[in-house]
This record gives sequence, C-alpha cells and structure tokens, in this order.
Amino acid sequence: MAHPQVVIGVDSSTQSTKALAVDTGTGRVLGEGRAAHRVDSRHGQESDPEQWWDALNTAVAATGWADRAQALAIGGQQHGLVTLDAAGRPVRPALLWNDVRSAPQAAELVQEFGAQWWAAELGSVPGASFTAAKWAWLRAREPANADRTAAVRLPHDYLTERLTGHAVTDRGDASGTGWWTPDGPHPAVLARIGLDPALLPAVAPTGTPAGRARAGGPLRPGTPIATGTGDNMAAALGLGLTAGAPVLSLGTSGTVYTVARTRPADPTGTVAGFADALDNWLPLACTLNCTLAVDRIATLLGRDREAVEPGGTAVLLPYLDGERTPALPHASGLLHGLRHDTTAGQLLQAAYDGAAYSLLAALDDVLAVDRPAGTTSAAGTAGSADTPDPAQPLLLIGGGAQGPAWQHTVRRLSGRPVQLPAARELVALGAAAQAAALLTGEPADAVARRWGTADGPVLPALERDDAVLERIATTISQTAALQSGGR
Ligand SMILES: Nc1ncnc2c1ncn2[C@@H]1O[C@H](COP(=O)(O)OP(=O)(O)O)[C@@H](O)[C@H]1O
Ligand SMILES: O=C(CO)[C@@H](O)[C@H](O)COP(=O)(O)O
Repeated sequence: MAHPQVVIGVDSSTQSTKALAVDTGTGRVLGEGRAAHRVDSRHGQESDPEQWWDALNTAVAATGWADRAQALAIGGQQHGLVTLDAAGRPVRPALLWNDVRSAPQAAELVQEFGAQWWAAELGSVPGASFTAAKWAWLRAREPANADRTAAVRLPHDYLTERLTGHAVTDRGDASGTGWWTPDGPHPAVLARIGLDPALLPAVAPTGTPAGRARAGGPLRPGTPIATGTGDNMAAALGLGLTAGAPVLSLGTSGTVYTVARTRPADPTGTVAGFADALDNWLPLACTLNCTLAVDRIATLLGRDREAVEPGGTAVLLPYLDGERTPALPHASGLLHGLRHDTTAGQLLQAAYDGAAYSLLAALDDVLAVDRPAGTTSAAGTAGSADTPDPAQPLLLIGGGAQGPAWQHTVRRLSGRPVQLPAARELVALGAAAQAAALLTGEPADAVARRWGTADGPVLPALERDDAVLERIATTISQTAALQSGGR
C-alpha cells in the first residue's frame, strides 16, 4: 500500500497545544499529541511564550509523524502581545487575549478616534483584547519593556518564526491586532500607540508559505511551513465554512462567527471585523467567560458539570474574568433572583444560560454583515442569496460542544437546530488543511470540505426560552455594579 501524504496541524490555544497528523487524501487523523500551558492569573492573564514552543515540540513529537510530515501550520490564540528583544527572547510574558488590564487604554483609543472611525477604518472597535490596546498598556505601564522590544508578534507568528526563522503573519490573525488593514498597518494607530512598523512581521499573501523548517525544531529541516492563522480563522478553515453558515465555539473563550463577503463595520464593537484566512471576512463576537467559568461554578457548587436542573428564577452571570461581550471589562460574577426553593442544579443551569446568552444575542448581528440594509433574516423574505436562514443549523464546536448540558442550553436559548461535527479539534484540522493546501494547490477550505469535517448529527430545534433571555437581558441592563465589579 502506498504511504499516505501526511501534514501536521497545530492548535496553540490558551490552555494547551494540540497537534494532529492528518492524511491529506482522506482527512483521517493518524496521530495526536497534546501538552498543557500554564497561565499566570495573579495580575492579569499572562503566559511565557517559550513554554508554547516547548509544548509545540512535545505535541508534534507525540503525533508520531514529526520526521515524516510533509508540511505543518499553526492556529493560535488570537490577539496576544508577544514582545521579543534583539536576541529574539521574550522581553516579558505574553499578555493574553483575556487580560483586561488594557481596558482603560482601549477606552482611550475609542474615545480619541471615535467608534465610527474605528469601524470604518479598521473594521473593528478595539476592546481590551486587541493587541493595540495591550501595546498601549505596555507603553504606559512598563515603558522600559516597550523600549527594549525589538519585535512584536502574535502567538502563532512567534511559533512560526521559531520554526522557520522568518517573521511572517497572515491577514486573519493580523486583523485582531487593531492596526491591520488590507493596505498595511494603519499609520495613525501605530503613531498613537508609539509602535514602530519595523517591529512587525510581514503579512504573507493567502496561500503562500511562511518558509521551511530549520534544524533544531520538531520537524525534518526543509519541511514547508504554512503561515498559520488565528484559532477562530483556523476553525473556519477546518469546517470548510461557507458564507452565512453560523458557528458557535465553546472553549476557554466563547465565540460566534460566520464567513462574510462584506467587510464588517460595527460601531457598537460587539462584532469584530476580522479577516478570514482566505480572502473573505470573519465577523465574530467573543466572550471571555465560557467553559472554564461554568466549570468553576460547578466546582463551587460541588456538582458534576452535567448535573443541571431546569426552572427557577435565578440569573447567574459568570463574568469571573470581567467580560468582553457585553463590554464590561471590570465586571465580576453576579447572582440574582435567589428564592428559598432555588436548587443547586438550577444555579448551575443559570451559569450555562448566562454564558451562552451574550453569544446568542450577538448572532443576529454577526449574520447581518452580508445582509443588504432593509432586508430581514426571516426565511422567505426579501434578501440576497446570502440571507441567513434561521433554520440553518448552528455548528457547535470546541471542547464544550461535547457536553450534553451545553448542547441543550444552546438549543433552548437559540431556538435553532444544532449540528455537532464528528471531527474534533477543528482548529488543528484547519491548520492541517492549510498545510495540505500548500502541497495540493487547493484552497484550504476546499480541502476541509473534501475531508467532510463538518459532517455530524443535527439535533432538532427546541422552542426558544424567551422568558430566560428576557430575564438575563433585564438583569444586565439594570445592574450598575457590573460596570465596576461590585467594588
Ligand atoms: N465532555 C465535555 N463536556 C463539557 N465540556 C467539556 C467536555 N470536554 C471538555 N470540555 C470543556 O472544554 C474546554 C476546553 O475546550 P477547548 O476548545 O479545547 O479549549 P481552548 O479554547 O483552550 O482550545 C474545557 O475548559 C472544558 O470545560
Ligand atoms: O480573543 C479571541 C477571539 O477574538 C479568542 O477566541 C482567542 O482566540 C482565544 O481562543 P481559545 O484559547 O479560547 O481557543
């Protein structure tokens, strides 16, 4: 039997690195590896980039295909600020996407230029997550570290550069910086935050390689390395996502997104106007508190994560890390509506509801990006061929998608059918599809469609629980303490 052509796709996410060795012909996963990351949450949310490199080496070696793989690509957690000195070593630990210390800097940037300006010029209104706000924080709070920085990278760029020696990024991950435009970094943003464009990597055109593996890494020297991309863009590739198909990802972050042909421009800041890893757009809303926050509530209650009970009047907003959607960076968790007969299982269900609510509330805005003004999303009404159909299943991915309580919560609060792709690790699969595309010359999303990665059972729609949605919306709008975390 002929040997398969094998590529490796890597997901370097907040909590861990996962690597898959994939047969480019069939999409079959031939080997897997995983290594955990440490996140330091004492002051903000930080990780040492060197440990991502060690984790990459461990996870790739564990696939069993490191010395035979014919290409590799990395999907990485978005937005993180990696600062390197002249010798290429981290100046300090990376500031992660969920570090909200940069909220004041983000607010200043929005106030100075105006939200409309950001939406029109950059496609996104920056929040604390965006790399531009993090660099502004570093300049303000640690000027000596900012001065010592000779290169600024995103998490996946840092790893690609360690593999290849080339400072290269892609349009998808770059679009989460807050300075990227299709025509190059925005000079007014870079000037305002005091960032020299010479510190930034080149943005490689879609489909071109970043370079070849050097000696001293996990692969055979000379192995082609694709540019990689942000983890959400990689998951979109991994699903072979088509325009208008909605995705809900339940991981460390919660995200809701689709592929759009129109560049997003939401001045409210709810929908980030990211680019995808091809030539389209990826309108996306993101929450900071998702699976980890709900698991933490289950632990506090001393319950298994599946031990939920229906009913009751409690609202639990699990904003343990502050929140990004809605924009409440200083919030802490909130419990409201307790009664004598409230059960622990109802409290746990309320945590799932509180975490899912904001993502589902943002879904219509995400899907509206390709919809011409004056049309509606209702099936059978006026609109373009891309008009989203509410009966179209929501693709549910990420670690949480495996949990029945998450699945039921999403069906109950969305009123939509939910599709569960049988393929796991869609970020790593998307990276593998990008690596395979280097070898076969196909577009990466077409590779994933050929692999059938989105195939899986569809759970029918449930009647939407509007009473719970209303109760959560009222609690958020009427609780002033959420602005300050109750301090
Ligand atoms: N069977 C399961 N049921 C519910 N949640 C799960 C299950 N397995 C994993 N998870 C959740 O998935 C999360 C990890 O998701 P993942 O998408 O891998 O994270 P990341 O965003 O770091 O890539 C964990 O925090 C855990 O709570
Ligand atoms: O900030 C965002 C998206 O804008 C997050 O989705 C990060 O990309 C983190 O991803 P995970 O570690 O949860 O996969």
